[in-house]
Amino acid sequence: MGQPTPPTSDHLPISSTTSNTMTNGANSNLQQLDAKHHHIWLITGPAGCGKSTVAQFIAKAMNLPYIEGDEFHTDSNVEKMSKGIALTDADRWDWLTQLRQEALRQLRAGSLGVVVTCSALKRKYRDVIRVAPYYSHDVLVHFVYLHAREEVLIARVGARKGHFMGASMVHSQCSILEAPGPDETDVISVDVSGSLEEVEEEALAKIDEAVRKALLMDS
Ligand SMILES: Nc1ncnc2c1ncn2[C@@H]1O[C@H](COP(=O)(O)OP(=O)(O)OP(=O)(O)O)[C@@H](O)[C@H]1O
Ligand SMILES: O=C(O)[C@H](O)[C@@H](O)[C@H](O)[C@H](O)CO
Repeated sequence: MGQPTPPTSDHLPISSTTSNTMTNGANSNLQQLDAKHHHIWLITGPAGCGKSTVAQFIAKAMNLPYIEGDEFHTDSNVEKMSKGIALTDADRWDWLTQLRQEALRQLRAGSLGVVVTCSALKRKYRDVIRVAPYYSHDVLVHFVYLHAREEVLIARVGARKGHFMGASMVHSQCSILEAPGPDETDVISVDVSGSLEEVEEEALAKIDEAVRKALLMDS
């Protein structure tokens, strides 16, 4: 929360929930399989779709650092969202750039991949992140798009405790959401209406598939 960490800082704002312990031995070498690329895994979707929950699981399963998008907002953005006021494109612009820079910084620091939570509600927001390979040519950007009916998300945010984002924000986010189109081939879609276990399993399986595809790409 608060001011974003400047990209030049030595401080790594990796969530303390990220651990080197694998949850599943079969997945422990998933990212390491592909030594040719660095991967940025954006966990996306509107408020309440489970970005933070799923991202922490993926980061742990793949032994990758995790960047919590919420921690990169300015105080004024957080204040707006706490009051139920939707952010504008202008409010999100620097935030998106900061997330892209931070993800690249983590890769430069030696990680083969990084998991980032970011709503990425509009195509032009996703395009901001898609610029990453311009800076490092071996970077592959993937969006894991978590989706469910608005009612499901409202219920989940309503039941969640201790978060600045209220249930009213779900509607405003769903109303500006531009669901990824079929031409956005870097998107993995996961229906999150089911149990958390099902969602996590499906997300990880689809990520596995994307890593394997990336391996074949240049071979
Ligand atoms: N598949 C699921 N089934 C049931 N509950 C879930 C599921 N996924 C997430 N949750 C719960 O829903 C709530 C919202 O999840 P989470 O905070 O991860 O969403 P988010 O997308 O990061 O939200 P925000 O954009 O507001 O930060 C949490 O209380 C979480 O435990
Ligand atoms: O308005 C938005 O674009 C979202 O609410 C973001 O502000 C969230 O902070 C982020 O997606 C958390 O991961």
